[in-house]
Formats: sequence, C-alpha cells, structure tokens
Amino acid sequence: MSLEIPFIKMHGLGNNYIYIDLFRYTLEEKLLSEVAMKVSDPNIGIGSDGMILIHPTNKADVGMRIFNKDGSEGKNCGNGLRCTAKYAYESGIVQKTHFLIETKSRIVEAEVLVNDGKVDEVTIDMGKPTLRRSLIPMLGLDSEQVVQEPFPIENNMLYVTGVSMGNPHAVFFVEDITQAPLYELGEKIEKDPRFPERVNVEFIEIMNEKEINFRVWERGSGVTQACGTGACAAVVAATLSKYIPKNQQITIHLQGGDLFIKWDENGHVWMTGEAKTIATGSFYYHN
Ligand SMILES: N[C@@H](CCC[C@H](N)C(=O)O)C(=O)O
Repeated sequence: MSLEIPFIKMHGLGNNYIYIDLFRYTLEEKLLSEVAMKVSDPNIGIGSDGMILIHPTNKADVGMRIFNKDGSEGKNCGNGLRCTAKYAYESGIVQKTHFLIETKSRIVEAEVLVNDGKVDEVTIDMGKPTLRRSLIPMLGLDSEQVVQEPFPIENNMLYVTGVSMGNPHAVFFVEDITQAPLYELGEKIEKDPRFPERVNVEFIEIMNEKEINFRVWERGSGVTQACGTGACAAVVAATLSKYIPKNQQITIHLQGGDLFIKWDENGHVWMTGEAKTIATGSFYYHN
C-alpha cells in the first residue's frame, strides 16, 4: 500500500513533531503507530520526536493525539498542545483566540497571542496535576503523594517525586544540571518496573525561587529538547518540596529555550511559551 500523507512539521522549544490534519485527511487507525515510527525516523522518514494528529471531536473545538517516536501513544503533550493551538487558529479550524483542545487524558483551554494573523505564543490551562501514587501510576503501597522517595537504581540512590499531568513523570532534583545522568539512567528509569506504564524522566536544578534548569528523557522518544508536561511536573514537584512558592510564574530553562509555568491557588497549572512552524509537505508511506 502507498499513501501520500500531507504533513506540517512544528516545534515548541525544539520538541518537534509531524502533525497530520485529520480535518482534511483521513488515516486508518491501524496504521497510526507504524506511520508515527516511520515519519520520526531521520534516515528513512522526516525525523521528529513523534507524530501528532489534529482531529475533529464533539467534546471540544479541536482534538489532539500524540504518538511517540517508538509508535506508543501518549495521553498528553504540552509542546504539542501549543503547536496544535497555533495550527488550529492559523488554518481557520477555530476562529476565536480562546478555545478548548481535547487530549486522550483531559480537555484543556488554550489562549493564542496573535500578531498579523500569526500565533507567536500560546498559554494553556493544563489543569490539575494528579499526585496519588496509584494514578501516576507507580507501584507500591498507595499514598496521596510521592515526594522525594528513595529510588535505588544501578548502584545510585536517587529520590523520586511522582506527578501526572495526564501522562506520568518521575522528577529528580540535581545539584548541577550539567551532571544530570540523562543518558546513563534515563532509559533505565523510563522502563523500570516500578512504573507499570513506563515514565517520562526529568532532572531539575533549582536555581532560585523563580528559575529551574531542566533536562528530560521522554517515554517513547528519549532525550528531547523540551517537554511541556514535564516542565509543569517540575514546578509541581519543586513546590511540593517547598523549594519554590505556589502561585508564582516560574521560568523553566529547557535545552531548547524557556517556558513559563505557574501552579495557581486553584490547583491549575498554566503553561506559556512559543510554537513554531518548520515545514509543510507530503510524506510518502509505503508498507
Ligand atoms: N513532549 C511532550 C510529551 C510527549 C508524550 C510523552 N513522551 C509521553 O509518552 O507521555 C510534552 O511536551 O509534554
């Protein structure tokens, strides 16, 4: 079978995905995982951190589904939400600057900042984090929160804080971000049996009450330049440990640039940052 699939490549702080507009093109469900793996491959595909579908839904103004590089489906994606919001507005799928986006895990509200018809920046109300251990999900005796719990791995003693932003995150505080064991331990933690659905892994360094340095190993995609849900999880984790105050905008320094995150007094996490278009074209799929 051969298909010519129209795509848009977009990124948020270097976290780049191949987007497919299912308002204008139809792709069979059984092909999604394989197409995601193929488009993500830099040698025989386009090269990306995964694939995102922008689709019609009757629950919100627009829907979004995220597939990682390895073909697995994630349930939320912060950088993907900002790019989806940009595309939905610029392509005319929505004609308002505040609208709802449905993901597999939740419905979020987006606000786009428009200049000359183009969206430069997007703010998303990412909703409330889930902290209960069994819902992250993490194995072990269930508890309200998992905050800096001892996490022995490969002759190292790390301390894990668990946060779900609709997808699972394991956050580890480090003294110096340049020494974070991203490549040494990222994949091992992602696939550790204590996380039955695998996990996104974040190493964070608290610089001061307003800034955090951040590096990520993403479930299903490995090291990426940025992770929006991960940045939200970092602020929640740092607040739970009282390193930063609640209800204050925190600047997260990711490898690909800065994101601005606030965990407000109502328990909602707000994310603001850029969204950029890289290219449009056709992907030729052959099986
Ligand atoms: N890059 C993302 C998260 C993508 C999904 C994640 N790898 C998962 O499997 O949960 C973001 O910006 O949040």
